[in-house]
This record gives sequence, C-alpha cells and structure tokens, in this order.
Amino acid sequence: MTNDLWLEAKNISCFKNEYEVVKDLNLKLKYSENVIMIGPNGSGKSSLLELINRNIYPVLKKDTVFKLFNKGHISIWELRKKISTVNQDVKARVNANITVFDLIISGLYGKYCKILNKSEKDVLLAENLINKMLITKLSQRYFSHLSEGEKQIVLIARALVKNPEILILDEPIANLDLKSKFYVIDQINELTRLNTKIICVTHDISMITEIYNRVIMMKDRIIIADGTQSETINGKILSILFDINIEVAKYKGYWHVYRKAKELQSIE
Ligand SMILES: Nc1ncnc2c1ncn2[C@@H]1O[C@H](COP(=O)(O)OP(=O)(O)OP(=O)(O)O)[C@@H](O)[C@H]1O
Repeated sequence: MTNDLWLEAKNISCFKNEYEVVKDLNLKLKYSENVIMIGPNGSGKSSLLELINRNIYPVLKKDTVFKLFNKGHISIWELRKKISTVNQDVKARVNANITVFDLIISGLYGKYCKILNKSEKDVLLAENLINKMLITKLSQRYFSHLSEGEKQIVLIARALVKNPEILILDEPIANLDLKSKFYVIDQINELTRLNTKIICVTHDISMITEIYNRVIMMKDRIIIADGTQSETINGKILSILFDINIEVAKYKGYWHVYRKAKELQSIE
C-alpha cells in the first residue's frame, strides 16, 4: 500500500550551483505522522524542504521516484493548497500596518496584505481558526506590535487558514527568548487538535515534544537516523549528529541536553 504516503522519494539527488544539497535521499512520509527533522547547520534540512515545496528539482536517474500526494507530477497550485510553510522569509513579507485578523485572512489568497472585498465565508474561516487557536486577544492588534513569539503563532494561523494537509515549520523557535520559545512550543502542541500534520525542522532538542511520532536526523545532507523518539534520541546518536560529546535525558516530558565534562570527553 502506498496511498497512506504523501511523500515518496527514492534515490533522489538535487544540486544548487553544482553542489549536491540533497544526497541519495530515500524517504517515505505518511499522512499519520507528525515529523521532527533535526540536524546541525548545513545538514541539508532547508534543501529537503525546498525539494518538498518544489523550489528545487531532483536530477533524473534510472531508478528515481519522487511522488507528492501520490502523484509524479503535481502542479504548484495544487501543492500550495496541500502544504503550507512558515519560515523566516514569510515574516519579512508581511505588509506594515496589517492587523492579525486581516493577515490571517490573507493566507486564503496567498498574500500578506489586507484583502478588500473578502467574503463572509473567509471571515468565518478566520474567526473559527482564531477561536480554535485561542488567539482572540491578538485578533485586532497590529502584527508589527506583537512579540516575536506571538508573531510566529499568528503566521502559523495564517498558514493554517486554508486548511492544508501538511504544515511545515522551518525553525519556528529560532531567535526567541525562553518565554516566547515555550509559548510557541505549547501552541504548536495544541495544533494536534486540527487535521493538519506537522513537519517541524529545527536544531533545538527542546522542540521534540510528544506530538512527534517520528524523528529524522540529518547530517552532511544524509539521513543518519529515522524512527520514533525512543529509537533515535540518545546521547550516542546526538553526539554523532552534532559532533560534540553530549548526554540527553527526558525530564517531565521534555528532552534536555547536557554537555559532558571535559575530562569525560577526552577519555571517550
Ligand atoms: N545555493 C547554494 N549553492 C551551493 N551550496 C549550497 C547552496 N545552498 C545551500 N548549499 C549548501 O548545501 C548544504 C545544505 O544546506 P541547507 O541550507 O539545506 O542546510 P540546513 O540544514 O538547512 O542549514 P541551516 O540549519 O544552517 O539552515 C550546505 O553545505 C550549504 O552550504
């Protein structure tokens, strides 16, 4: 059975400026999974997302397979309906002086500015989502006046308003202070109440919460570990992943990383 898969990639390579940014990728992603993709800087996470979003294309080889939503060829228009992505670029595109409510509605039109002549149906969709995500207090505020954590949640709401099948979150807690970071992590965890499945890309272990039933670890543009949290998250694998001697422990439901003492590092 392959129709429980929304992504199927076999023997995929992609190049940018003659550099192989995706290397012999073999990956299947199921509709039932929330996935966390973790890896150090330059490990190829963004390139993999670009492949999924069809911003870069695989090199055709003899036994290459690349299917999205069970189709070898899917139009960008159809893909954008099924996958929403929130990354740092998105924030930069938001128009100045737009309210949260108008910004969320703009997601239905693939825009970042106030939509004039929005329909009653659009307004209802936005209102329902705002209620579900418990962000009614933010609704009439200007986006530019929000904290960085609140901005991130609003951009996630904007991405979700079109009810995509997959939500890609690229480094959702990058550059956030501790309070904002926990706020965003908690809000993302609440999204499991919606139908959309999540792929979250990060290099921060504290993002790995219980909602993720699959962990994919990338290093040097290759998947080096892929499985459940108990199969993949341990000191040995994470030390290899980040090239640093670390231990990891779960405390009160969250993963924590500890750097090994210098003496221990030299013995091992
Ligand atoms: N346009 C490009 N031309 C050449 N090489 C590139 C280009 N973009 C990325 N690379 C290289 O491809 C590799 C993977 O980069 P990529 O941005 O996918 O990694 P990443 O895991 O997303 O990194 P980060 O966490 O720092 O964003 C890196 O070695 C990078 O230098």
